[in-house]
Amino acid sequence: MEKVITGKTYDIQGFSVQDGPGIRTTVFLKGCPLDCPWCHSPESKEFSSELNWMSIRCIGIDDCGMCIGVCPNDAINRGLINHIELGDDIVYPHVDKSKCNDCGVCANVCKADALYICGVDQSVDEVVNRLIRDKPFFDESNGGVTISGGECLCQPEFTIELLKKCKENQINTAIDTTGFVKWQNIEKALPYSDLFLYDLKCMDSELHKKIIGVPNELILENARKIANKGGRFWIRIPVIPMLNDSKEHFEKYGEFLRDIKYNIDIVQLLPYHKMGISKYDRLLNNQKVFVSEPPNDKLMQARKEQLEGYGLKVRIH
Ligand SMILES: C[S@@+](CC[C@H](N)C(=O)[O-])C[C@H]1O[C@@H](n2cnc3c(N)ncnc32)[C@H](O)[C@@H]1O
Ligand code: SF4
Ligand code: SF4
Ligand code: SF4
Repeated sequence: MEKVITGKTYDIQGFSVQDGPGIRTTVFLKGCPLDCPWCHSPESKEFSSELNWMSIRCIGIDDCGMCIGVCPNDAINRGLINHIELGDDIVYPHVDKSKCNDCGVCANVCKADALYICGVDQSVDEVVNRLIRDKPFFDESNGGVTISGGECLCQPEFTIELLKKCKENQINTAIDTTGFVKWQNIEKALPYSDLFLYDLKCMDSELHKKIIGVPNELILENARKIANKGGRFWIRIPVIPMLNDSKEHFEKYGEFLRDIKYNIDIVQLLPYHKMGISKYDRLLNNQKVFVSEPPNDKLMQARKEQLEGYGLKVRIH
C-alpha cells in the first residue's frame, strides 16, 4: 500500500495576490525555527497543534459556559478577564495553559468557535485536491500555489511531495521560506519550485540571533546556493524600525544582493505593520509582541531607491 504523507497545516488561503505572481492559493504549514517578535502569524510558530481562544467570538460563561467542566485536566475555570482588558463585563473562561494538553475537547463543545485547535494533519492528496479547484484562477492570471508557514521546509517530505503533485498538475509553484533549513531539503525542493520567496530579515548575524533566536549565516549561504543552481527569487525584506531600517543596514543588503541579482525577479520591501497583534492573545501563552509605528513612506521610498542603486528591481509591498 502506498504511504500516506501528511503535514500539519493551519490555513489554506485562496485569492492571495501578495505571495508570488498572479492569483495564488497559499498553504500555511505549522512550525517555525525563527522567533520574530513582530511576526504577524504567531500561530505558525509552534510545531504542534494548539488550543486558541478568540475573545471576540466568546459569548461568555453566563450565557454559554459550555466549556466549563468538560476539560479532563481541569484547565478551564471561570475567570473575570482572561488575558486582556476586554472593555466589557462579560465573564469569560480562563484557560490555564500549564494544565492544557491541547486535546480539543473544549473546542468540540464550543458552538461559537471561540475555542479552536490551530493546526490540522492533512494528507498531500487532500491538500492537492483542494488546490486543483483553484486551477482556473491560476491559469487565467499566471498564478499558482505558494507553500508557506511557519517554515514549510521543516516538514520536507510533505512540502516536496506537495510541490511534485502541483507540477504533475501543471500548477506554478512557489516556496515562501526563511532559508533557515538544511540545504538538503532545499536541494530536493528545487526541481519542483518555480520561485523562492526568500526573507532576509537582518544582515547582522549577532543581532539576528539576539532578536530572532538564530544566526543568519545559513540563510545567506542557502540563498547563494539556490542562486548557483539557477533558482529564481522574490527577495523579501520586512522593514522593521530600529532593527534593519537604517541606510547602513541597507548598504549590507545591497552588497549581498548584488552578487545574486541575476536570479532575483524583484525585491519586496514589506513595511512593518501591527496587523497581527490581536492574534497573540488568542494563543493563551503570554507571548510578547514587538509593537512600533510602521516606517513612514519617505523612509520606505529612500530605502527602495537605495537598493535600486545596486541594479535591483524593488517594490514596496
Ligand atoms: C508569515 S511570513 C511566511 C514566511 C516565513 N515564515 C518568513 O517569515 O520568512 C510572510 C511574510 O510576512 C512578513 N512579515 C511577518 N510579520 C510581519 C509584520 N509584522 N510586518 C511586515 N511583514 C511581516 C515576513 O517577513 C514574510 O516575508
Ligand atoms: S463554550 Fe465557547 S463561547 Fe461558550 S463560554 Fe466557552 S469559549 Fe465562550
Ligand atoms: S484543549 Fe486544553 S483546555 Fe481544552 S479540554 Fe483539552 S486540555 Fe482542557
Ligand atoms: S520566520 Fe516568519 S513565521 Fe517565523 S516567526 Fe518570523 S515572521 Fe513568523
